[in-house]
Amino acid sequence: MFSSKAEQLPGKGLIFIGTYAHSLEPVQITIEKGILAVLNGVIVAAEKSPGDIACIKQKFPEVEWEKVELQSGQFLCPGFIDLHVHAPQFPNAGLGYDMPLLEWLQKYTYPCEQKYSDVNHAKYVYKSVVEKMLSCGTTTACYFGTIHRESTLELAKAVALAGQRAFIGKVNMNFGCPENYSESLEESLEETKKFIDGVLELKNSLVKPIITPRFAVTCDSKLMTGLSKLAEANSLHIQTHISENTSEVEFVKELFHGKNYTDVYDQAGLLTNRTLLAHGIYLSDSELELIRERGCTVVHCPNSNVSLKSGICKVRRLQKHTVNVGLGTDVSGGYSASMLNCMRSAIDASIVTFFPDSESSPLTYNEVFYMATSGAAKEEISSFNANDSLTDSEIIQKFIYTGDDRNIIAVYVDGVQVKTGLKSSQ
Ligand SMILES: O=c1[nH]c(=O)c2nc[nH]c2[nH]1
Repeated sequence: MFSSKAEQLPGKGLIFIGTYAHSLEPVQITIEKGILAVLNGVIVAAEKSPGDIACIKQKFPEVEWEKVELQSGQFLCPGFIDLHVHAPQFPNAGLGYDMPLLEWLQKYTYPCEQKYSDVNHAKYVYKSVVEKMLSCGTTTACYFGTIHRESTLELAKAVALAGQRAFIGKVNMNFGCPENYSESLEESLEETKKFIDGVLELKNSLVKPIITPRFAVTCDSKLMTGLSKLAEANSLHIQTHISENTSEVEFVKELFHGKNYTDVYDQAGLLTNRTLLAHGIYLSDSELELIRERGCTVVHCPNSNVSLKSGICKVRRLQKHTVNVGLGTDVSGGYSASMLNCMRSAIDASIVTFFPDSESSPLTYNEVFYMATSGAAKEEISSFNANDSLTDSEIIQKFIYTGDDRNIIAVYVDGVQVKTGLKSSQ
């Protein structure tokens, strides 16, 4: 659909004419036959009627505009945001679901991640990880790397080169892990400082470091406290795992003298309004209250929760506590890097919890669309094809339930095209 003719040139603007979907509110997708104007990488106008083109031309008289008419059944929507994904684990996607979390980590995951002590292995894998993510329409991702600074910097470079927006975390873990995949307290903090500098040296406003203590099972209190100080000193986001599996929750209690998971993180200073907590299946009411008070976001990873047989997160319960909730693919706990699949899994999981607890209604496609696109995606657009005999609203719904990532044929970050030509129906 977007031929080279339609690619944005300096000094030129693009006006897309057709249907676009956006989700500035959780329960509503607004769909309009309208126009979207992109200038120098930024959406400068989103209007309701092609008649408004004259106003845009008047507002930007010096700009030469090129019109791109969407065909029947095509529409624009924000790029997807994957709030929790392990880049080094992509080679393991779909493997090893015969074990629960703690055993799965030891048998499959740590050995897979240990291989990234080889920077060449990292370069090779991370290039295709980023390509895969963009091909799924994921324009923003929060990536876990490994404990290896240089290899994780390669992930940041691959992301920067492809034009994706991302938060990149060098993983920290200093106990309870294999000898060949562990670091000392001092090493972990020093390497993280160097990692932050390394990412900042890329001078790419779309790529940021994120503080990444793996979880309370593999980080001691000193490490977690040191990391929270680093986050504060550098105004950084934090990502970690919480309350994913019942054995893990019990183990954390044992390790930290009876404290619950949330208190362990809170006492280390890790709970801030820039903290992403993956999973959160077994949080108590008081833990949820504290998480809400601190302003953290819980990342729901439904595909992973089912694959690893961890349990099912009751998103409605989190919402009742007014905890902010986003979505993550969690590859390779989850087997699919697709946010479309993640949205479907979120709906399925919610329907499953609805049966024994039918007071609350299951999540709707509008709600999961919002969760997968909210926040920073306002200026990103992606496009795809759909069945043209349906109404606009039905097209979006059908895309979420049955759409195929291979239909995503152009991905934009801040209006700049970063990937095209995957498939076109023409
Ligand atoms: O799904 C998960 N994937 C991981 O890599 C991990 N590490 C700690 N806890 C985890 N959960």
